[in-house]
Amino acid sequence: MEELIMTQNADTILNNPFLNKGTAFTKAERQALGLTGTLPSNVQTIDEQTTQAYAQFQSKATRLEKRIFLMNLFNENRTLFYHLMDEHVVEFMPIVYDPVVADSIEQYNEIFLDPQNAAFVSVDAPEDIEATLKNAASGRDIRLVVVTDAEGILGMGDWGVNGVDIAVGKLMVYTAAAGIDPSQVLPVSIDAGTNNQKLLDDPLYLGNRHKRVYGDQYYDVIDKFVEAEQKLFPESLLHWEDFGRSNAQVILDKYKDKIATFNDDIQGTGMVVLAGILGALNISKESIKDQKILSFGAGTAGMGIANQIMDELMQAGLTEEEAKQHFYAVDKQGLLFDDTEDLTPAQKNFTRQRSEFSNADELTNLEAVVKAVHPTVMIGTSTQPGTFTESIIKEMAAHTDRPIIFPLSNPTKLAEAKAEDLIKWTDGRALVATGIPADDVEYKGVTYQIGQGNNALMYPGLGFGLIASTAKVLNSETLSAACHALGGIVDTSKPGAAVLPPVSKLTEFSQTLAEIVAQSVIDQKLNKEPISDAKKAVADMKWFPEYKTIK
Ligand SMILES: NC(=O)c1ccc[n+]([C@@H]2O[C@H](COP(=O)([O-])OP(=O)(O)OC[C@H]3O[C@@H](n4cnc5c(N)ncnc54)[C@H](O)[C@@H]3O)[C@@H](O)[C@H]2O)c1
Ligand SMILES: O=C(O)C[C@H](O)C(=O)O
Ligand SMILES: [Mn+2]
Repeated sequence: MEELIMTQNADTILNNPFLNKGTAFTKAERQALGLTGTLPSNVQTIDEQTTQAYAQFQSKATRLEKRIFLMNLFNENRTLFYHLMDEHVVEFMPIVYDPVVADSIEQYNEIFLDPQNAAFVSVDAPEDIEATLKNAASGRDIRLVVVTDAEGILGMGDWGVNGVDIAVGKLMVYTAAAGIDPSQVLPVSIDAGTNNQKLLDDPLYLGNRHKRVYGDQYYDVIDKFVEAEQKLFPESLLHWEDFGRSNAQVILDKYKDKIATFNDDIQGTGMVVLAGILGALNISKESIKDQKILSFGAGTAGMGIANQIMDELMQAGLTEEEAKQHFYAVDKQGLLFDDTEDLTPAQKNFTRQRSEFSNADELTNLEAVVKAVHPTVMIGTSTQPGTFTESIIKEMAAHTDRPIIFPLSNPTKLAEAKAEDLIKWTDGRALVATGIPADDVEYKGVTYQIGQGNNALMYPGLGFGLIASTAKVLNSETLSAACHALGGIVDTSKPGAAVLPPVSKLTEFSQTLAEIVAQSVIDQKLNKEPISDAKKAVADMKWFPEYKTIK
């Protein structure tokens, strides 16, 4: 058999997405790096490459084809990919991230081309965890890890190893929004098996072909993973994404006081929803202390949101008991009471008493609860499409001037309602945010802008601020500071103003958010390294999608 000898030659450079510049390698670089003659002779600028790549992107007929084109570019040349994305953030966000990322997860086996520099941890080989992370990092200085076990991908349930694409997608948004160096990030899939029978039966499925592992064996793998991750990348932030309801909070509670870490579905979502509510109250000129908050879908996100709002109410001077009186949690069982069966630990903090209602036994569905409670804020994280019906919304809107309504379930096909319907059903009074991007709504001569109530507005700035300030942990004080960071960006005096800033300003406000987060860390002396200037720390860390000289 012939021997393959690996040396630093043209192939290894042109196939390394962190180094590759393609036709932008200069004559001198081509000579120094052994690339002479391996590329067409014309040397292009990154702007010329970007124009060419965008034309190719536009020529693709479907959104999935567009995504595949962008993923190929990402796999070949990270700098060019981000240069292009920088110019088209609003257009690319739904393609590289939610909602089209959902299609690529569903079709991962069929369209698989490249592991995208992710680490694939297997529950069946705990002894390989350290080597797995080390190999995938391949000597890079990792500062940010996004890990998923894919038990709860968006609202689509269990997608096994296919879910790795959400980790890759979240990281793309980090770089595009906040400017983390793409060579300093690592997406991780924890393949704990899958309960998705369709995948188990699919001969093309690429993950472990067995049922999902739970309990001690699972937590042991998580422990080993965290240990290896911290050992290999001691300066890194660990971001948890799309874990199942039974594990997400347990894992967060285990590590949140020990290392720099957060759960995006619990905390990132809590942040964006509180920021959206504060934005809405800015428009309606109401106080958060006068709100009755109904969470429909009291799972990972629903309870993360409730806890973040709870914190805000307590900072506004309410006791914990008083603050709790503002919440109504509704799940499959209907309104959650203290004697409801199968409550999760997170739900137990937000239950009501049957004696509060004359018809408690009838409060088994959203419509009955809305009638009985008259909420002023209604948040959907239920994964149940179309459940915010016209009659429910009209009932809610009959008892409050400016109903705050956030149907947040993703992707598009799972949303509790469409922005356009909510505006119409409430005669333009609803203050709306949706999980995926929504078009402006024209109604009776007013253009309503719809905020994107997606944690992507918050986690890049949050994470980048934590990394830049070398934070030891993330605490509630820093989270709260971050929730208030987006105020003032939207002109609330304009009719139809959005409750959250637009994605077109994502880069701008992610920077502000990062600075506020870093400042909070420094103020509390939670930084590992001696840092005093938050703005400088953020600026120094920021990566720009421009080619650097290769030596
Ligand atoms: N926009 C965002 O930023 C954002 C962030 C996180 C999650 N989400 C979305 O929220 C949804 C939930 O995500 P999660 O991580 O909390 O999942 P989860 O599984 O932890 O929670 C979903 C909850 O909905 C409940 N539910 C299911 N059917 C119901 C019904 N008929 N009536 C009432 N409740 C019902 C479940 O019992 C569960 O408690 C997903 O669609 C996800 O995409 C959006
Ligand atoms: O991924 C998203 O679009 C937001 C959120 O983390 C979700 O799970 O839905
Ligand atoms: Mn998520």
